[in-house]
Amino acid sequence: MRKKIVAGNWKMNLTLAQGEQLVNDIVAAGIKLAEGQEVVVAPPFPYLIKVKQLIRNYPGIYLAAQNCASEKSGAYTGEVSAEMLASVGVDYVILGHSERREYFSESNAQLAKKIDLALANGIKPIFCCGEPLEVRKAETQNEYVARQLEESLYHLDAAALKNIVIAYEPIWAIGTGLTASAQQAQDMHAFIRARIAEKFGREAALGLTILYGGSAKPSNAGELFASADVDGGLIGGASLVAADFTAIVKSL
Ligand SMILES: O=C[C@H](O)COP(=O)(O)O
Repeated sequence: MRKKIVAGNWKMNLTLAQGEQLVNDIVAAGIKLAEGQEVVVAPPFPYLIKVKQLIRNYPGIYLAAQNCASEKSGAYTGEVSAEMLASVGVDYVILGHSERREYFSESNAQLAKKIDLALANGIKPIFCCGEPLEVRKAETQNEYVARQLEESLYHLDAAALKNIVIAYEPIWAIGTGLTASAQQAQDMHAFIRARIAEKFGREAALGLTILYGGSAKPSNAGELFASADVDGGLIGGASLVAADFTAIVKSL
């Protein structure tokens, strides 16, 4: 049975005090997670250690970073390595978010290096993929996403793939209020799973958790998560409000 996950990506939001309050409110909600269900919170780097302490007594709640360096260590001012993240207890790392690709020019090849470093340090990548609006309008989204998968993940073997989570985030739906329909999400998730099956085998594909991200909220999460190949969500804006985030978790 593959894992079902709701992950909250705080992006560059909240002070430490606000972040602590958010985590405390999430744990106070006392959500009962079924077997195989996980909650992940991805605060900014400076809050990771604190958030790790706050969630340590809550099995089922995991810690993610929002990025890591593509180099192992050394003279890279301002960068944070996968090894550093592992040393403070980070479980997951979001890699290839469209905002990193767009504003920080992250390439598929660079992301392949980040994935290798995360895996080598025992951190599970949440690998983001997804097409911009013009690609969706041209109906070439499958080719676009296939290329992202090929160039960042296809160098792995099936054993390594077990530690990867994929998040499909159509760029036109991120922070815009425009959500992909449940059918659009399901179609792309099924396509991704089929590509993974072709490359890594059926068992690897069936075990792969594929999240949807893009204006997911309490009012649409249930419908999105009900689709056969949608295994949860990567949540941005709604993850900053404890009541919304916990309502989305309950939709798993
Ligand atoms: O990482 C999260 C996604 O970018 C979705 O963000 P959003 O829920 O604010 O649209």
